[in-house]
Amino acid sequence: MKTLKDLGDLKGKRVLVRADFNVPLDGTTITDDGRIRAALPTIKALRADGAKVILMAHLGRPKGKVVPELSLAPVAKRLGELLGVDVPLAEDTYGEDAHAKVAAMNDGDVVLLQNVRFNPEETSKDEAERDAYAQKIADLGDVFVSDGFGVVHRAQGSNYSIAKFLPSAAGLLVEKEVKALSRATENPERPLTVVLGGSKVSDKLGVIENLLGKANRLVIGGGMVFTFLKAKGYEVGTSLLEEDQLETVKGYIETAEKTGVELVLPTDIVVNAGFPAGDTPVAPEVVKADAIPADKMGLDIGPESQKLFHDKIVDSKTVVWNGPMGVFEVAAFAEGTRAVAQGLVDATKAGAFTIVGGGDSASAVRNLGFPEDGFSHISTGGGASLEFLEGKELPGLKVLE
Ligand SMILES: Nc1ncnc2c1ncn2[C@@H]1O[C@H](COP(=O)(O)OP(=O)(O)OP(=O)(O)O)[C@@H](O)[C@H]1O
Ligand SMILES: O=C(O)[C@H](O)COP(=O)(O)O
Repeated sequence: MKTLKDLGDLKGKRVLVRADFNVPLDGTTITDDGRIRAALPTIKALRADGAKVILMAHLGRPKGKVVPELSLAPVAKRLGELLGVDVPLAEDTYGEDAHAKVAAMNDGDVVLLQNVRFNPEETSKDEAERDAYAQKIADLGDVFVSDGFGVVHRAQGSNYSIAKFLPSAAGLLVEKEVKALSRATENPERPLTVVLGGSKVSDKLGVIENLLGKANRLVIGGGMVFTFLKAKGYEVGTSLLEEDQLETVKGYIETAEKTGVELVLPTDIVVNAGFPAGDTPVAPEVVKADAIPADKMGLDIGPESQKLFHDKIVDSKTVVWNGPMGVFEVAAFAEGTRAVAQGLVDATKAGAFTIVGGGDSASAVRNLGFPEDGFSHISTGGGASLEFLEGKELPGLKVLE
């Protein structure tokens, strides 16, 4: 994979950088700026080389329309605060204003182009249409740097097609992510423990399939665990359940037994009358995992399981974690996620290599007050880190070879 040093002297060059600034917003307030901070090393390195840094990014899924709530204005403001310089936001991606702002740049300046997904061609499935659009963006720059790890699993205009029209290389974040995630997929130090949670089995199936052949231990929590408990014949009440995945999951349980992969499921569950939204009362109670009342919903792993999961994680040399253990957004159901995060921190202290993957998991770690350096690596990729762990070829990386 080509990297920044392969691009030669960048002084005075117009460098188009694709970043992933797809940050969670509450109105115009950024609730987690982790992805913006993760892009700083590349931006600072390019500025130090005297390059003109022209940033491209998406925010949400505006489906090719200009959606004011998804303007990158809050990102430009936050980026300016973090860099200590003004970061002008172009009104468009490749139009008059983009050209005017780029033309006005001096060496070391930074400009952010407006949300690439305001353009329908960005996500077009028609390669010719996407290429014509990518060429228009490429006209703004001399070289392309791909640093949005969170979108490398997408073959879209600003992170994939553009590499056909300019000398291209990976930025420092993409380099760091590939190096860290490869440590978990290529000859990892063992025991390798994979912890999966979050809200949908189907999102994580590829990972389970691929890692079952690699992991020594698979620890399952979150909303997806109830499909596993049901597959074992337990009742799960009104908990999240993907009936159509039951047979697949039964297959995984058998494969794990046959291949000697330790499958760790919770033995107790925190239940509630319903999902904690609106006027649903939050009245948590702990029940055995094989005795969930028919009218209750499981929303976190229980205290016995928190200790079990923590101890299994600490007894590992490599740990990959994707997906919260419970509805961590509500304090009453955050303890499972906290216990797993603590397990990774303790494993890191004991010398293990630990990775937190997934947008929600990374936000949970930060929102629950864990220091980022308590983990070996916090990935900025959600789906992208999952697909990397699945062993899939990622289009945004392939174009950099
Ligand atoms: N038992 C549960 N019941 C319902 N929802 C749950 C449960 N446990 C966790 N969740 C929800 O799962 C969501 C996160 O699931 P998701 O799979 O998106 O996580 P993630 O893998 O970290 O995200 P991504 O990989 O997409 O960045 C959280 O919003 C959380 O509230
Ligand atoms: O949030 C993410 O996972 C990345 O920014 C990719 O976003 P997308 O799923 O809308 O392509």
